[in-house]
Amino acid sequence: MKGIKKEGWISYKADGMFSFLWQKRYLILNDSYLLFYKNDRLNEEPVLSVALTSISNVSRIQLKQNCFEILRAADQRDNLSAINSYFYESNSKRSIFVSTGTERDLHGWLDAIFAKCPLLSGVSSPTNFTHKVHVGFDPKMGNFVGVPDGWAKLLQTSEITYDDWNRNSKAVIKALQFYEDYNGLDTIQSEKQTHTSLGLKPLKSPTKYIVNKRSNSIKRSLSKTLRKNKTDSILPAYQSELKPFPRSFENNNSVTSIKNSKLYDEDGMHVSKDYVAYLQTKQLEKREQQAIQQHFRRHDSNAILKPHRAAPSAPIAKDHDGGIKAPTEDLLELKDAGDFDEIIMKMKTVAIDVNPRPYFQMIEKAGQGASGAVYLSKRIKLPQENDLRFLNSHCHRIVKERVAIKQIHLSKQPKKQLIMNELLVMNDSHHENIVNFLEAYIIDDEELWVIMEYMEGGCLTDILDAAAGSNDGKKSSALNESQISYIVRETCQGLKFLHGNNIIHRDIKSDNILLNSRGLVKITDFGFCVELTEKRSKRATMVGTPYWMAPEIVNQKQYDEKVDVWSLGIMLIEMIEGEPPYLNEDPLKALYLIANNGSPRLRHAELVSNKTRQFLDACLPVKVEMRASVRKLLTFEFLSLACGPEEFKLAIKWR
Ligand SMILES: Nc1ncnc2c1ncn2[C@@H]1O[C@H](COP(=O)(O)OP(=O)(O)OP(=O)(O)O)[C@@H](O)[C@H]1O
Repeated sequence: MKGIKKEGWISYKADGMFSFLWQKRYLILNDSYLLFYKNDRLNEEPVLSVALTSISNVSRIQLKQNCFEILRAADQRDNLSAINSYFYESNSKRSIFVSTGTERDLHGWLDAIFAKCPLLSGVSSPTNFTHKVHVGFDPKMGNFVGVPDGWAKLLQTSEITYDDWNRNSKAVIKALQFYEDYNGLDTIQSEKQTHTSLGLKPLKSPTKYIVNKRSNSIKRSLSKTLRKNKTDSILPAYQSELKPFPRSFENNNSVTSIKNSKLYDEDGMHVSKDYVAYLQTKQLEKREQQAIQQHFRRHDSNAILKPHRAAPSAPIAKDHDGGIKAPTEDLLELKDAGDFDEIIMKMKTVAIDVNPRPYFQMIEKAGQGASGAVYLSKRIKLPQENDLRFLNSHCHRIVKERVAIKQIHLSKQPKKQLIMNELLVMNDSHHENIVNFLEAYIIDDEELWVIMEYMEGGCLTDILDAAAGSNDGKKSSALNESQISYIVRETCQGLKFLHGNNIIHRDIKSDNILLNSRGLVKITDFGFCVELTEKRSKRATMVGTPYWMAPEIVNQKQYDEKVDVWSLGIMLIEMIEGEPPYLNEDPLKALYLIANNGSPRLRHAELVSNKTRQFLDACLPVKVEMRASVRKLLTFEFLSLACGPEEFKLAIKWR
């Protein structure tokens, strides 16, 4: 039999005529039904089949040891004897009682049934007594019910449908959790105790997320804004506190304590396994943040960021052909967050503490980032002799060279540690496919100037946008296959370098690929980089930009350097089709689709060569162990299609 989710022997009785009789049955859960068979040979019709859509509640009950009750709506299709018809007359709900051999088995059944029943939350697996949290859909009202108000509002304004919920309610929940975290929303905490359904006025979507209602170019620029806003909206874990359990769930269940890592509601009952995981992730992220700040205090000028967190039962990454190194140090003790002065002090281990204005002449603004503006400048003087010791010996500096200067007002930055992160990674990462960091200055402990090589071609997104704009809104690639192959190869080389140094970039996308007038392609934006060690070869922090995000990040699982490979695959689709998958969807729906849909596909796969398709297929398996490492990708035939920098240089328009 196909689609079996769980099966095994149980005892059961239904209410009705023979309600005193416990009968041994072989129970099967598939995608649509709970089927009760007389034996495990399944050679007869089931004695009872219960449509999962009819199940309105499942709860543990003290009727018998290891027992739960399934409450389902009466179904006209039920074959009722006259006696049983009489029995059920006044009751539109029916109960089935199931008793399992062991406590463990009971939990297994509860989890499996909750995961599959559309009228149940999919998020809850009660382990003791009565399960009180229901999330479902009211077909009459056309609304989701039983969800926290904040989620209700988000669902209302999103394009997530009942069908989506029915298909994979877990993915919807994951998307909601992720969306909230990503935006630093606190819908759950801010809610009142009253339970409401989704019959609410639509919440005004956050401006940065109105990406689905616009024309392609506006959409893209808005999505760019969204991407640019990431330092405001991402890494909420770095600032968020542990949130209480949603207080507006039905029956006003609220979690009041965390005892022995298990969640209890006010009655001391266990609730929602997913929420336990969710809140534990929150705690871990908070600890990670503390660890990062602790690290800054200890940081010496030659080290790169080493966030330290005890990853939850971190498995060792199996595919380590990307050159993950041996562990570098043990977990640091976790202490309180460092303050502004400490961050400045640490920045000064990398940046020169002098006013650099006399050394540079500003020419024009080259771009605007979330943390500050980037200027094209000319070096007109070298720093003083005694400051030269701070200058990285990798870089040769000459008067009259053109440089990019990123000016950051530190006091205005909500996420100074990200800037620090970027500085440290750039200082240590010198490679021809990484934007070259030259030096940095701190002015009056207020302003940070990061001096980089100037990439006059701007970012890859601009090239893709220019093509979209010049083609009457029709999406087509600005680049031919050999140019795309070239960009991918260069990006892979940069990633190989980073991964070989245990660094995950975590935000690979066209915005973070810069081009120069020699046709060179380089990775930039290291704010979200993180270092892996063998002990912590998988991480669980949520970073990146939604549309490029790997499913394991959206699903809040542990992850490793392969998230960059996924993002590279999405960037490849972006280059072929002009935009990443799901850009037309609202972000919440996009997150749901990433979590649920598996590998995204090209809209017109027939338009690209087999080599390109093979490469893409290697980048985008949902199963991480099936996804190629960057080292492996570099052997793919697709990269042999690459043109040279000269040809590439001629093909792209310079600003
Ligand atoms: N080295 C460079 N050479 C030329 N232009 C650059 C350089 N670095 C950045 N830019 C331009 O400046 C824009 C903003 O860059 P920045 O790195 O600040 O962006 P961001 O990643 O969105 O911001 P942030 O790092 O503050 O989050 C880029 O989109 C790019 O066009």
